[in-house]
This record gives sequence, C-alpha cells and structure tokens, in this order.
Amino acid sequence: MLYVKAPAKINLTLDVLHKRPDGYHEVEMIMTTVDLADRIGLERRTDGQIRIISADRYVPDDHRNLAYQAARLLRDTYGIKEGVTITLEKKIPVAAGLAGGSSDAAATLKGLNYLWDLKLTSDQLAVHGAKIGSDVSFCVYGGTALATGRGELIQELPAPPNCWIILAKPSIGVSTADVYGGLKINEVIHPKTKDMIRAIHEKDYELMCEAMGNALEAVTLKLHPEVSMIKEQMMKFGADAVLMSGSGPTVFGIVQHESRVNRIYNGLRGFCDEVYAVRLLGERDPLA
Ligand SMILES: C[C@](O)(CO)[C@H](O)COP(=O)(O)OP(=O)(O)OC[C@H]1O[C@@H](n2ccc(N)nc2=O)[C@H](O)[C@@H]1O
Ligand SMILES: Nc1ncnc2c1ncn2[C@@H]1O[C@H](COP(=O)(O)OP(=O)(O)OP(=O)(O)O)[C@@H](O)[C@H]1O
Repeated sequence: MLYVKAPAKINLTLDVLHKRPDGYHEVEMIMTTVDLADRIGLERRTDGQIRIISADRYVPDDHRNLAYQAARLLRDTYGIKEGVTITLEKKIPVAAGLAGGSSDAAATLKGLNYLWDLKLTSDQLAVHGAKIGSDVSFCVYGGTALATGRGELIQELPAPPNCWIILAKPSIGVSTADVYGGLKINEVIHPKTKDMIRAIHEKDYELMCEAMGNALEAVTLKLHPEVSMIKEQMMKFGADAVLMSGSGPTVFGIVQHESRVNRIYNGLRGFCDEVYAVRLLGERDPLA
C-alpha cells in the first residue's frame, strides 16, 4: 500500500474578475496549504478496476469521487491495464471550502504517477488535474501560489509569514456552484491581491492581516448568517484577522502568538463541531 498525504488549502485572497464564456469565472486568488490532511492509500489491482473505500458517508465511493476521476483519467490516458483500490482516510471537512476532494484527486495523481511509473512532471500532473477541477492544479503543487484563469494557472509564491490558523466549520455544506452562481460581478469588493503578494514576499504579518479578502464571502454570508457569527466570535476570542475560505462555510482566523491559539480554539468549540488549530505548510513539498 502506498500512502499519500492530501493537505487542505485556505484562500488568503479570492478575487472574481468576470464571468467567462465557458461558464466559469476568471479568478485571482492566493492559496496556501495547511497541515490538516486526508490520507490516501493506493493498492494495485490486477482486474483493471478502480475501487474507492471511504468510511465518510458524505463522500461518494463511485465515479463521482474526485480521487476516482483522477485514477480513471491516468488509466485511460496512458492505457494502464492495472486498476487500483483507493482508501480515503478523511480528516478534511467535506464541502467546506478547503478543497478536500480536490486535494484527494491531486494526491491520487501523484501517487499513481509513482505506482504506475508514469514519470510525469508536476506541471504535467497539474494539467491533468485541471480536467478534474479548478482547485486540483494548485493541490498538485501545494505550498503557496497565485492562481488565475479559473484557478488552474499557478504561479509559485514564497511561504507566508509564520502564524497559527484556527479553522471553524459550521455544520452546513456549501455548494461552490451555488455560491459562484449567486455572485453579482458589479458588486464585488475586490481584495488587495497585490498587497498580499507584497506581504508574503516581505514576510509582513500586519500587511497580510490587512490584505485578506474573499469576493465570495458576500454570497455565502447572505445564504448562511451563522458564518458571520463565527467570524465575529473568532475576532472576539483574539484572532488578528478572520476570513472565509473558498466558497465556505469554513472560517479561518490567523494569530501569531501560540498562547492565544487555545483560547480561540476553545471559544469556537462552543459554536462549531469541527474546529482545528493548524500550521501553514508554506513551501512546496520538495519531494512533490
Ligand atoms: C472556490 C474555490 O474553491 C476557491 O479555491 C474554487 O474557485 C472552486 O474550485 P473547485 O471546487 O475545484 O471548482 P470546480 O469543481 O472546478 O467547479 C465547481 C463549480 O464552481 C463554479 N466555478 C468554479 C471555479 C471558477 N473559477 N468559476 C466558477 O464559476 C462553476 O459553477 C463550477 O461548475
Ligand atoms: N474525495 C472527496 N472528498 C470529499 N468530497 C468529495 C470527494 N470526491 C467527491 N466529493 C464530493 O465533492 C463535494 C465537495 O467536496 P469538497 O470537500 O471537495 O468541497 P470543498 O472543500 O468546498 O472544495 P473546494 O474548496 O474545492 O470548493 C462533496 O459534497 C462530495 O460529495
């Protein structure tokens, strides 16, 4: 059995520029991976079948699973006769805005590249990833990056200033398509992407706090007012800055002093079942 980690991502900025002819939206977003991860187990099969094993009832165990789609894409593209059993140990909350499924797909691409000895580069895997979902290309590389296009064009960035991240996910699932569908482009408050890039290059934590912004928040907060309440509580318990990740509903707070982490974590546990205190992974995995 080959095991591969599938880390979650958060969006430090998420800007939506306009709607594209293909129905997607042109985005400009800065994403970074955190040390909350699913674990993917890959085992070769001689029958050519792709099988998913997952204990999480919210995760499909058939062709709808993004890890399944990743395996099928490589098997069919490269004429692989073998199959694979994919065991998903889910730790990332589902439909949370943390790219759980996208990261599982990216981990499956990387693991099968090794298992089936395909010798593909990260860039080639990222191109395949883009066919599975808009966040998968970023998840193939990991680390920190500026994503543009529909999210599949990746420009690597250095690690952001070091800090703790507290993630709080209310017990609701959010459909990414519904959130993008609910966006009024002419009302978008554009985040300060350039300031965030400067904050990352200069390791300027205060500027990073100021520059955080997510154009999709306005839609999700209207659909789910409890997300606003979690943002307020996160600030009240001492976070330096707070933002919703992706299309939500997960809210993340950032804090530099470890002493405050427990107070925020314990404070949010009163409101959310799924609360995590995690670190930024920052740089790309050199073995990726
Ligand atoms: C919200 C984010 O997670 C932020 O990282 C991503 O932009 C969405 O990434 P994702 O979940 O991988 O998105 P996909 O699975 O490719 O698309 C799901 C749906 O979201 C909408 N979508 C997604 C990405 C994008 N740039 N524009 C869109 O309008 C489309 O309706 C699409 O059918
Ligand atoms: N491996 C997977 N893990 C979790 N969900 C999956 C997976 N494969 C397919 N799905 C489906 O995808 C939906 C979205 O799940 P996911 O956890 O990827 O959302 P997300 O974190 O909001 O993703 P993103 O941030 O990319 O929008 C789930 O409701 C689930 O039905």
